[in-house]
Amino acid sequence: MSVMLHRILRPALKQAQLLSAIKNKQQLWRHETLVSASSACDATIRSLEDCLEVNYGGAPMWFDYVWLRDHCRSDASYNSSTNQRNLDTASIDLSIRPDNTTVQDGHLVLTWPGGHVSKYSLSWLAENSYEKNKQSTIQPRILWNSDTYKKANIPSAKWKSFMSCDDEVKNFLQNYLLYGIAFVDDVPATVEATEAVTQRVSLIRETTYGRMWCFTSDFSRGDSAYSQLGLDRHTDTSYFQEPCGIQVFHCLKHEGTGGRTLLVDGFYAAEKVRQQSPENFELLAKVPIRHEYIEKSENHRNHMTGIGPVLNVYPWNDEMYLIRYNNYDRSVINIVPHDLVRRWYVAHRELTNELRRPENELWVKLTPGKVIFIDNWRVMHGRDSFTGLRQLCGCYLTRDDVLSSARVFGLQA
Ligand SMILES: C[N+](C)(C)CCCC[C@H](N)C(=O)O
Ligand SMILES: O=C(O)CCC(=O)C(=O)O
Ligand SMILES: [Fe+2]
Repeated sequence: MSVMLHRILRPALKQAQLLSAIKNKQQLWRHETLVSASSACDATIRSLEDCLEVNYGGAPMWFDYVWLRDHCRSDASYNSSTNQRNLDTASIDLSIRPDNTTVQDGHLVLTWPGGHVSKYSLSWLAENSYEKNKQSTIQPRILWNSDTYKKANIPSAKWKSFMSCDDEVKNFLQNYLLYGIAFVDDVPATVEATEAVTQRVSLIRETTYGRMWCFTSDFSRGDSAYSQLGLDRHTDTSYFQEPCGIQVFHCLKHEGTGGRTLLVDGFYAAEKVRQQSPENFELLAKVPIRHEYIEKSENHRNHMTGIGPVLNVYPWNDEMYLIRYNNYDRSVINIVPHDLVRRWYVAHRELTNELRRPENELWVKLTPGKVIFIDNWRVMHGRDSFTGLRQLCGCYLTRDDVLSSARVFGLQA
């Protein structure tokens, strides 16, 4: 392993060591004094040197004492009407330990030096334990290839009910979260109606391309999207430090041939790489890559750059949450040492091969009335070359607000 690769991978190795240290703790502590033990509501509590061990629901969990004090839900520490912390965390003695520990009526009750009492329901603790969360996914997803997506037979939402019925929006969002794409049909073929549909879901993210944009092959901007060329699968705005979360397309008009839309589930392909070659997956998740958009025309001047790995993974549970893949907009590789570069190209090739498998390609012809929402952090899009007048409108949405809408509906995101 090269020195640099080592340096890049070291944090991950450290984390792995940390994890096994955490696992071993249970054994280390077996010989320690049982400071206090109580059992009620099938919970057993042990006060250990630096944390509290709670056995509840079959598996042990460990809670650091400072964490417990910081997460006190009493009125003095926490405002439960605004869901905000009142407590000044910096005022906690970092070697704090409770004087008394008991379990009453499904709650852990701690009395701290000075007399402050904290109460936590055991189910809340279980829900918020590291042990539970390292095994949970933040956003459940169904990864797909063309066949499995088609077989799932996901219904499109319909304009009329979408505009009037919250349940229709909720179902739509559930499909969107699971598959990374979702459709609304029967939408009037206008920019205004497209805007109205997107506003049922979220806020529009204004970018250099505008708020609602409407584009055709007129080279009005310095980008190949504004041509009749075919475009290979890619994610958009990879040159933003935070790429746009959602892309909305509505084809208002096409008098000509070609111009079908290509969709590929990037996470499906990346998971294949993870299974086949974990070391290549790791490279794609660690090596920083720059994307860039430089535009210098009469009416537009832009110089955007965004730096980040191709794959972004949550460190505690290895769940993927963002893929940046745009070979057109990928910039010069100059922040990667030479002995890593070739390996990165090998890893990139493996991902590309997976993304290009014909069985992973879902082709749809967007027609007036059909609005598509694409998770631009997961699903790639592209298009056939085309002839004739083809007019597409759409916008980008702010990811935070789409996910917020979903959570307000009670969906997991
Ligand atoms: C969608 N709209 C036509 C407005 C912009 C297209 C941006 C294309 C750019 N190469 C990218 O991938 O980000
Ligand atoms: O023209 C299309 O279908 C899509 C072009 C594209 O990739 C984009 O606008 O982001
Ligand atoms: Fe695009």
